Amino acid sequence: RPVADGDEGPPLPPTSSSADNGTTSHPNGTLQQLPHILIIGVRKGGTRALIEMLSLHSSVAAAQNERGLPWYLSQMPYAFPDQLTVEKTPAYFTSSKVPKRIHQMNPDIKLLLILRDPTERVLSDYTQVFYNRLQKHKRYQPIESVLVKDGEINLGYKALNRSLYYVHMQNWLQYFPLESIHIVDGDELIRDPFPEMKKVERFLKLEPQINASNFYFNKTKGFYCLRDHGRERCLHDSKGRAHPHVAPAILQKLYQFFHEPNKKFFELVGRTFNWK
Ligand SMILES: Nc1ncnc2c1ncn2[C@@H]1O[C@H](COP(=O)(O)OS(=O)(=O)O)[C@@H](OP(=O)(O)O)[C@H]1O
Repeated sequence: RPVADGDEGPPLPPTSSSADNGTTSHPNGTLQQLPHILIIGVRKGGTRALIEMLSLHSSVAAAQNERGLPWYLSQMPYAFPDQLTVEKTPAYFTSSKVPKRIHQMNPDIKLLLILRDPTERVLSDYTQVFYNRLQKHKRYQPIESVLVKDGEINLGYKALNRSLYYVHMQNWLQYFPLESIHIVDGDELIRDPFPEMKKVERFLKLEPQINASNFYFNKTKGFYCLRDHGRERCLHDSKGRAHPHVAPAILQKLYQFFHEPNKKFFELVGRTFNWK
């Protein structure tokens, strides 16, 4: 069953890679290897854009399908021995059990985390669920009735929790040092992907290969698209959807709601972001 981005639950990586060396080989000299790099989220942060842009690099082999554990290794792409394998699972970041499991699999793994303005992420999350429901001909509540309960921000709305970045980051920092986690600014990746991708390249110690000419702004799509060996492609229509209108007073409440959690996150990672 094909699964749309962002709909998968959090599959867990295997408990241990000690039984073998974590590779399966193919006659053409390529291997299926456990990932060297993981994009752990956040859901709706821009994980698809990130993995597609990273795939522009010849030293990176990206897993196309992020589901399917426990046959985790079989999901990995065949990669040349000198290639780095990257996988993305947006739900990892907010799942409390995952950091330990990934650490058991590979304590030296490089983690990429792409975040965007927490309020914007909530609207994107709502939009994703809205379209899923629409497809299944199910009803869905208007955004404002999900966001607000008795005149206050509805703390029971799960999407809010996923935007409390410091809560989830604390779990990861129990297992991985900050140096193992590179945070990609998802708002910047939308605005101007090239500088963000250069930073990713540097973090991964890849030889500089990704170029400004790999990106062009597509006015119809309203987003940057990719140019790879002369071939141009944009992300799927489900990426870059319009978000619902929310009354300014409610939006303001949401921004306020995230103010303290954002501050805690900035302190945790020693860096600030331009979130409202
Ligand atoms: N270049 C480019 N083209 C299209 N879309 C882009 C791009 N860069 C980042 N984005 C943003 O990526 C958002 C989707 O995030 P994810 O891929 O992480 O979603 S998912 O969790 O895997 O479903 C998606 O969210 P929405 O705008 O809400 O659709 C986009 O804003």
